[in-house]
Amino acid sequence: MVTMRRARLLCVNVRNFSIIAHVDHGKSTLADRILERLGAMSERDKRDQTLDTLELERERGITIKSTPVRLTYTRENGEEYTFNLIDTPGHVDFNYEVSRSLAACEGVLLLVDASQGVEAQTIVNAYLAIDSNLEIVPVINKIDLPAADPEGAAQELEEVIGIPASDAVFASGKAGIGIPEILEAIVERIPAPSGDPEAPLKALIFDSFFDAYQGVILFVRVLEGTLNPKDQIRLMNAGKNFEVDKVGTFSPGLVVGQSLPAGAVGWVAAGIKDIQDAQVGDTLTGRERQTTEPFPGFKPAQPVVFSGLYPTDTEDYRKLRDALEKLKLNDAAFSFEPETSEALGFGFRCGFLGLLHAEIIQERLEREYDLDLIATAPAVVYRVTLTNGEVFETQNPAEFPTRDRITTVEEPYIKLSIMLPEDYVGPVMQLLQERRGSMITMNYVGKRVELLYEVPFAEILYDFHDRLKSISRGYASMDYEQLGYRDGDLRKVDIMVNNEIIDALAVIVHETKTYGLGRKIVDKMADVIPRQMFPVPVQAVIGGKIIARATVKAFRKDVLAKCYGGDISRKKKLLEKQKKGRARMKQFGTVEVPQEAFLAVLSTDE
Ligand SMILES: Nc1nc2c(ncn2[C@@H]2O[C@H](COP(=O)(O)OP(=O)(O)OP(=O)(O)O)[C@@H](O)[C@H]2O)c(=O)[nH]1
Repeated sequence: MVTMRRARLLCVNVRNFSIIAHVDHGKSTLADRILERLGAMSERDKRDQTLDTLELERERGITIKSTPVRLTYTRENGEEYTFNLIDTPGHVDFNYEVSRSLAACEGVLLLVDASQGVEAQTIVNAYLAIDSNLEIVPVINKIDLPAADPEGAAQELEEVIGIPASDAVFASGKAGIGIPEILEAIVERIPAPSGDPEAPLKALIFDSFFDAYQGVILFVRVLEGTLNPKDQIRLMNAGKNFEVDKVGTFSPGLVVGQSLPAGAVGWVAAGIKDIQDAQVGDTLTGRERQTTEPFPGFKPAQPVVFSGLYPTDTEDYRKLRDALEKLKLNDAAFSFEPETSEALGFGFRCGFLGLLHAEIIQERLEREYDLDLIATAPAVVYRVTLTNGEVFETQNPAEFPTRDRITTVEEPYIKLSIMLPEDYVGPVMQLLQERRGSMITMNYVGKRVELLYEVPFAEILYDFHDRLKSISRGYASMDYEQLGYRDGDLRKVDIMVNNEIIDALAVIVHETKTYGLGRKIVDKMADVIPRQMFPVPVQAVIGGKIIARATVKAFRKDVLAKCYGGDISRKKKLLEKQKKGRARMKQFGTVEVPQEAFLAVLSTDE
């Protein structure tokens, strides 16, 4: 009883929170400022954006993995508080992870850039927080900017999301304004965690990573009960049992501790070898004393975008497989299986949460594992009902059945939310129409507009974001969520190079777009395939019928022609450049097809 009261008392002085914001609204800068204020970082250790750990994150300026940090805040009256700041990923590909990280908190700081106002991701993130019943502390950030309109931004928050403008804290992460007010708001407004430390264990996994020595390290929020070393635990959705080896907290590194009582945020090592067994969103409970209900809303990691990855050098197949296995150790959302292509040989069909996730994995394979890859155009998962009644899902256009075998095809749809100045509504609506979107609603927020659309996922996969940005001069922002499947009149377009079908170049398109896309692909390919001693035809074909054709003209381009004799070092450079350009090619008979050609379908010039 005494220990229980002590644990409860400890909880009273705990605040678990997260910072959410639209991309670039200053989340990392503010988090750094808070860390610095609470002494979590010495000046010497200080680096920009401390919470972003992966090298790639730093380079791309985005947050992929959530890294929590435990801080101590002492109020002016001497009262001490433990803050657990849980970072969330900043991209729609990882929205499920965001929602799990939020479920580990009691409140959030919702940042809004005072010069930009509410953006699409502000809204989506705010709703994720509302769905998790979190207390929202609105922070109007970057008030140091000359173009800042803090009152206007606060007003927008009230209008769009219903958060009272008077609740807003005005701040600047960069100039260090408003930090004491934010720290006080965290104590005053965000509730302390509740939960009985004596109840059967119930903890939520909100992230995990693989450690070569300790196995999978789970990041958990204990909701009920207490987690101790040597406890026998059970992962409820995975249905597997383990024994706890160590528990601890974050500082920001892993610090070993005694136990994690209800309300705590920390990590657990339990000799788990496979990250598939320890998925984000699963509930951890006692093996003997089980909680009656797992944490709701568990979703196993589900790839939605697929692409074939092939080594340019067939000798590298094993190396690629080993690298994929290593990456998978740390990423339950990533999947791969062997695949063969007539054109590309042996490779792997890989599944990702979205295009950014795909790019990250590909970049890591090339950079960390020194592999040269050919990637086929990303595709979504289609659901096909065959004339014999059989239903199957395919994410590989090369496998798509011929029309005479198909009764219906369904494709995934998303709910797309776009925030933009009213001046650009016309052109953006036109873009959405080109992408087969249908409007759900349109709301005016002052001089800006929120558009909600239903759009086939495949239509926004490639270049939609770039187009949206260029049409709106950078002012429009977007976010989306998966909606489910809808019927679609879809066709497979094959591409032939030098009269041979290259299976890995096949794409699935809507019936109304076959000709346009076919044209675009063959033109682009004719552009990027190096000239040969003979003309090479490139054709787009549907079920044997040619719908577009282009020709790669004869004669190899002589890169030295420009160097009127003379400068030998310049000659060398050019030859070197040509060699590099060639590295990522695949030989088809006598024709070499470069990586660019495989992504011709993605090219943005419409
Ligand atoms: N003037 C001004 N600039 C700021 C402030 N806070 C951040 N910035 C700048 O805004 C840009 C984005 O800041 P970040 O902290 O990286 O933004 P973020 O929201 O973490 O970005 P993601 O991790 O990509 O979501 C950087 O160039 C910062 O220097 C601020 O208070 N005032």
